[in-house]
Amino acid sequence: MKQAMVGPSIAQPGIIAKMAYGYGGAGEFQLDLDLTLPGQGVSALSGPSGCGKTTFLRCMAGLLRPSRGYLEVNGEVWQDSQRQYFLPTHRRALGYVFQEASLLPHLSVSRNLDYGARRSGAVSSAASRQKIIDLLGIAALLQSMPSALSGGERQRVAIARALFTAPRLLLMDEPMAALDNDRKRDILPYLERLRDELAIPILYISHHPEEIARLADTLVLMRQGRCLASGPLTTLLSRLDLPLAHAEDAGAVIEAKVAAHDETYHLTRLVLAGGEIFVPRRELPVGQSVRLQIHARDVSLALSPSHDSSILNRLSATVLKLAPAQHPAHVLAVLDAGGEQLLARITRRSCDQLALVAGQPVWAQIKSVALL
Ligand SMILES: Nc1ncnc2c1ncn2[C@@H]1O[C@H](COP(=O)(O)OP(=O)(O)OP(=O)(O)O)[C@@H](O)[C@H]1O
Repeated sequence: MKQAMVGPSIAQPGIIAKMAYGYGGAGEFQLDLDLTLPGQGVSALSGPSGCGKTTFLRCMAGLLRPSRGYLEVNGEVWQDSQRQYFLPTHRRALGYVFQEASLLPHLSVSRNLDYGARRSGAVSSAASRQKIIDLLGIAALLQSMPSALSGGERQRVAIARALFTAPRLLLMDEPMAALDNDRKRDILPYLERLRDELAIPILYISHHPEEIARLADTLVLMRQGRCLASGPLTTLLSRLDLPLAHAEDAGAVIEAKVAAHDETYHLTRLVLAGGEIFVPRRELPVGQSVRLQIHARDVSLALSPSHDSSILNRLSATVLKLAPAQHPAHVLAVLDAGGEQLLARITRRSCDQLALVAGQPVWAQIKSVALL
């Protein structure tokens, strides 16, 4: 096949993926996506089983060849079907992490890492290899054989192996699916560090709201081969036209910073755009960024800042939107608190009694905050 000359693009950093792919046969599954994603941070792909998440990742990797496709990764074109250009998988600078780590059983961790890098022909510097080893906390495992590793350790090594190839894109297909809940909790901080320290985009398939709340900056919701919605996680969580806001555990995810620790009451004070929040004391350095999750069911609304309640956290906010919730007794309210969006689920009766309308100033009383 003739390979068209495709020079470096002057496009903005980011991923542009327009893809149509069918497995063939009438009535068979069809993927049809047109996405623009940030060139850094974690973009989580979520949606029901069979909606095409893995198919999309395989198209990105060049393992499947879309009939119509354009793919650009931070200014580099990997595919342009209009110009009959298709960069084969081995020439795409990407790392792919699967559900199960497939390490070579007869090689030590260290040799598994080198083998992966050598096969890809990538030249990552000794310094960047050391950084990857440190980020994933695998220095003590380098001489071990894969059979001596736990599931979580194996997966950390598999991620390191993918990063040793100096990828410009990291694809992760449910990398924690094979781990039990405790192992998942162990590995999440490493993934957060990768998100914060690596300057490459990570596409991450996950079914788990907690994982998505902790890791994702951007969310892509898929349905039947198409994109239902995509955008910043914080925005999509409070979109009343999407199923997320109507789930039992719906809520907002908010970025905050540790401001101080209160010795008397054993509290930690966090500052966010919309004010401050206290949580039971956590051993975190002042200045550290944290993510908070505030469930809609834990937010009640008041018209005045009542100080005669035991509720510790209240934020001044404005009602942006009101909509019926799934249960007819409830109403969902989207609130703006100093630029942060919160979600509140209150009874329709309370909504009527307070005569709430869009644009109205309120106090959001927050019963419980989870530090993610
Ligand atoms: N090799 C194949 N041949 C034919 N159909 C396929 C093939 N692989 C996947 N499919 C079908 O394509 C659709 C999308 O599959 P895909 O694995 O991409 O979904 P998914 O969203 O990743 O699902 P899950 O969350 O269960 O992993 C499904 O209906 C699946 O049955």
